[in-house]
Amino acid sequence: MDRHIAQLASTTGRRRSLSDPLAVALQPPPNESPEQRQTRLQAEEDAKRRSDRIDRMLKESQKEQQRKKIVKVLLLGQSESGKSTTLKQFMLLHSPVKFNAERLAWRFVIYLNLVRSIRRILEAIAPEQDGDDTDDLDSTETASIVVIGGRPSSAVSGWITAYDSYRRRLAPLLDLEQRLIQLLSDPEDNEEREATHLPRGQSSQGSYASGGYAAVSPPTSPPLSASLSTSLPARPTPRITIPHGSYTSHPSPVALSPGHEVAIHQRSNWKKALGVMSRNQSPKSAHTNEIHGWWEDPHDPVHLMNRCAPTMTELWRDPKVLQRLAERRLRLEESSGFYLNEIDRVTAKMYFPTDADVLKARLKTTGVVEHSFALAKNSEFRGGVEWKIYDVGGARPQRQAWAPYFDDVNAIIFLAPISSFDQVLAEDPRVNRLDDSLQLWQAVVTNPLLQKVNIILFLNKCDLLKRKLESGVRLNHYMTSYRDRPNDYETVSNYFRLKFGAMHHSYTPNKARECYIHFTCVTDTRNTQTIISSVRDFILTGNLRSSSLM
Ligand SMILES: Nc1nc2c(ncn2[C@@H]2O[C@H](COP(=O)(O)OP(=O)(O)OP(=O)(O)O)[C@@H](O)[C@H]2O)c(=O)[nH]1
Ligand SMILES: [Mg+2]
Repeated sequence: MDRHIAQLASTTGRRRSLSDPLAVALQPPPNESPEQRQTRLQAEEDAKRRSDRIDRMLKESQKEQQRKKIVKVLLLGQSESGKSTTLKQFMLLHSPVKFNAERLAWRFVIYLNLVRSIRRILEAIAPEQDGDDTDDLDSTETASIVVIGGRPSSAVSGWITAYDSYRRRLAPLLDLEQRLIQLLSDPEDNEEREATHLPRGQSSQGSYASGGYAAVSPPTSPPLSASLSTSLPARPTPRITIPHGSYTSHPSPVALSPGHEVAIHQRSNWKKALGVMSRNQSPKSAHTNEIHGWWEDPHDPVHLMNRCAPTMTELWRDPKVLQRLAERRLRLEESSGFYLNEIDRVTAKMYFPTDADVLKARLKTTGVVEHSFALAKNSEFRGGVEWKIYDVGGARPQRQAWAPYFDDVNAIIFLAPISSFDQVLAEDPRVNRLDDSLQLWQAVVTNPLLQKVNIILFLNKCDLLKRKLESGVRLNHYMTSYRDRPNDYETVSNYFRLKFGAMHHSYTPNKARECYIHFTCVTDTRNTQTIISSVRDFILTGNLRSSSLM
């Protein structure tokens, strides 16, 4: 009996004691014939093989579970739609240490954004010269200038007496602008210096029909389907550009052409370099008087910013200037990188950018920027999950860089800034921004390469939409299909949700795919982080079960 049990254990590979009822049940009959024994041993061998195979599969699956999952998310949308801001929110939530390490580097971008606003005001209040076409400013300007009517009246073309004084007192800021660009660029990089003197014409092509923002001509750039072609060229080197007027030492700000762009290579790792530089100069001890900071470096831009702060404030509060801005329909409050209401705080010697400041800072992306972070291990993914978020440049010339990322992406977050219904593209002033967003959305949801990819739509800049509607700007002036529906935020935002949702429904090649739509203001951290958490969980545990991830 003992021998028989030992034999059973050796053939099945499992030891069972006599008290094991299963082992007792499996004992061979006492009067087993040699044929019966042969059949039994054969059956046991087959069972062992099956059992071993199951063990192997279980081990494999365990290993698979312990391996790190990689989730790839692509942020898409036109320029200034809020992609990089969404990426910053992901960093704030999941890589706060990195976000903090880079915080000080954003100080320079914030200065640059502020200087750019000052330049725009100076350009707007400059006396008009003979043959000066006031529409030139609008036609080459980015979406941050909001045009809400027709041409300015001829009554506004008078001199502003204080203009000369402002121009003289603020002239050093225009020099600083150039210095900031150099700070943010790699000084060794020849291409960089070239790029800071971009030739005219990139953004000034096309003509502007006065007051004609509602009736938008078809775009001249390649069709979206072509720019989102399914061919997969090599992935480009990431770069970042700062949009602003090209620098010139010409004494008249009117001659400074807005809308031109300055290229900053991300290769130079400006955030890290400047962040480290600033950290080295941070207070040595909070408990002693031994404080050394960037503000002690006489060459730091903070000094000039600080010295010019009273004049900047005076300019921004001057009723004549404000009147002139209103006449020229410049709504700087709604523009990217707006810090004019916080001049004193932002130019203070020991200024340390807050989360909100960093989220508001505007740097145009060119190429593709990747950010990775790991999610904590959980019961489902014991190896943890690595997220890779790709932030692309949204301007038209940048869009051909998107396609190489389509083949292995798990989810797309598409941003459509719905406040932009009365704005035009910086790269083609004949194209209405909302029309462009809708065309882009259609191209993305139609793309067969993306048919299994989860799509989440952020109808973004809801705060600006609300403000704009409340200030009396009417949607049906720009979108005739809106007809005479109420012009309030609830009705308008719901209209956009239905419009974008219906487009997905009609054009998606995968009718089973659902499109998740959120109303967002991605500069609002609390609201966005709640949305990001739910989007993250949805991507991870939702549809990915049916895709390759799980
Ligand atoms: N008020 C407001 N500002 C926003 C919102 N989303 C983004 N912004 C601002 O809009 C500007 C442009 O945002 P970005 O995130 O740089 O836009 P982007 O899509 O990355 O643009 P490109 O890099 O040119 O493709 C930034 O100054 C943001 O702070 C929003 O919901 N509300
Ligand atoms: Mg960007």
